[in-house]
Amino acid sequence: MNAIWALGTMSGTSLDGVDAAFLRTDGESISAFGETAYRAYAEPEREVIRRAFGLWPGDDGVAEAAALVEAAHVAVLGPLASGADLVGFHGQTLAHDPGGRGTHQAGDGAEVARRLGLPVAWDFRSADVAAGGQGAPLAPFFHHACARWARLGQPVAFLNLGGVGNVTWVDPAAPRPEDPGALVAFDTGPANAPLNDLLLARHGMAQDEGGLLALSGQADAEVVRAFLCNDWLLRSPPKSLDRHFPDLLAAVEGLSVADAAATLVAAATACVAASFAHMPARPALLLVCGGGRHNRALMEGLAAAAPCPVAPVESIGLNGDMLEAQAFAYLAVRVQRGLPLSAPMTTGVPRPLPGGRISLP
Ligand SMILES: Nc1ncnc2c1ncn2[C@@H]1O[C@H](COP(=O)(O)OP(=O)(O)OP(=O)(O)O)[C@@H](O)[C@H]1O
Ligand SMILES: CC(=O)N[C@H]1[C@@H]2OC[C@@H](O2)[C@@H](O)[C@@H]1O[C@H](C)C(=O)O
Repeated sequence: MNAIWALGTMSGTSLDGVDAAFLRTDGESISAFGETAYRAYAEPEREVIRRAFGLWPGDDGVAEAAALVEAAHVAVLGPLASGADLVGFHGQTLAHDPGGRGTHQAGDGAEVARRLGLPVAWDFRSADVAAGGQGAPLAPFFHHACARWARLGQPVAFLNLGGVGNVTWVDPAAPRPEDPGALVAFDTGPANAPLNDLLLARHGMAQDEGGLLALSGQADAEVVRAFLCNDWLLRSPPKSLDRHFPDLLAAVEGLSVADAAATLVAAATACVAASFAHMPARPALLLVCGGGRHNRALMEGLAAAAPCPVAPVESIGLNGDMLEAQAFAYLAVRVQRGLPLSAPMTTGVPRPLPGGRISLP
């Protein structure tokens, strides 16, 4: 198949807004990166979505959140639509319980297709969960394509620091992402989400800008040690996380806000440090994407804790704010071609598995 221009989107767990990015691809290799766009959620919109966290289709409040997610996507994608052959619409994860009720991304791809007048690939995670996988992380197949696009000569790891963290060890020598030995990927644990929640609860602010507050505080080593004994963190991959990590905010309740922020940063970096034990070999480089790379406290913590050099993905020519949106452009083309989106070493699914569905306008 010839490469097409796919327009991918991500409305992530940290609830900052909708990212959109063009990618030219045949679903295997990257031909070109294109224009990007972003639309922040307004605080009242965030509140509607926040109230729907943990809810499932049909629950009160979900339809309102889904309509808002669809409208925000149509608003950011509308002006770009004429340049796109296909849209990858991830939607907004509201709940994720792969071993139980499944996974829930709000937003109807058929409605987005109708309003944009474009074919839309969506519902990326449910086939994987139905087949016994975690349904997440799904960006790893794209990380593999990125490593090959950058012509990296050695295995590296990609780390996404969003609301939740996820890491992908990738061997760029493997021709296909589903090849055994190509990838090992899993969620590392909470990243920015508890920090954002802390800042909102104590200062009415959306985030610790630049990580300055955390840099001014002192991490409580005892809280971090206790946190690392959590069952989920001790579990081996495959594993994926819901946004809400129990008890983490409660554990820092008695600390000053600066010490609490420093403690949450130390917890997030300790989760990443622990993830290296599950990689087949030490990566040559830890390449960081996602909003957390703008947090100096997180980046300094990682540099101290990782057993390899740490650098933002910009160091190999990628855009760390748009990598997930690009990933869902890449995966959209794979949905269209019926190619696998996941594999045993990414989500724990028993075999490489295609997924997603396409809605035509
Ligand atoms: N300048 C900054 N200073 C500090 N933190 C920042 C900055 N910019 C972004 N962040 C953090 O990164 C978050 C956004 O990251 P990102 O967009 O990668 O997450 P997401 O896509 O919503 O989450 P996920 O990847 O878990 O789905 C913000 O909510 C904030 O916590
Ligand atoms: C269920 C869900 O939406 N998970 C997200 C979340 O945010 C980061 C991490 O947890 C990752 O597993 C996933 O998103 C990315 C895009 C992924 O699937 O690779």
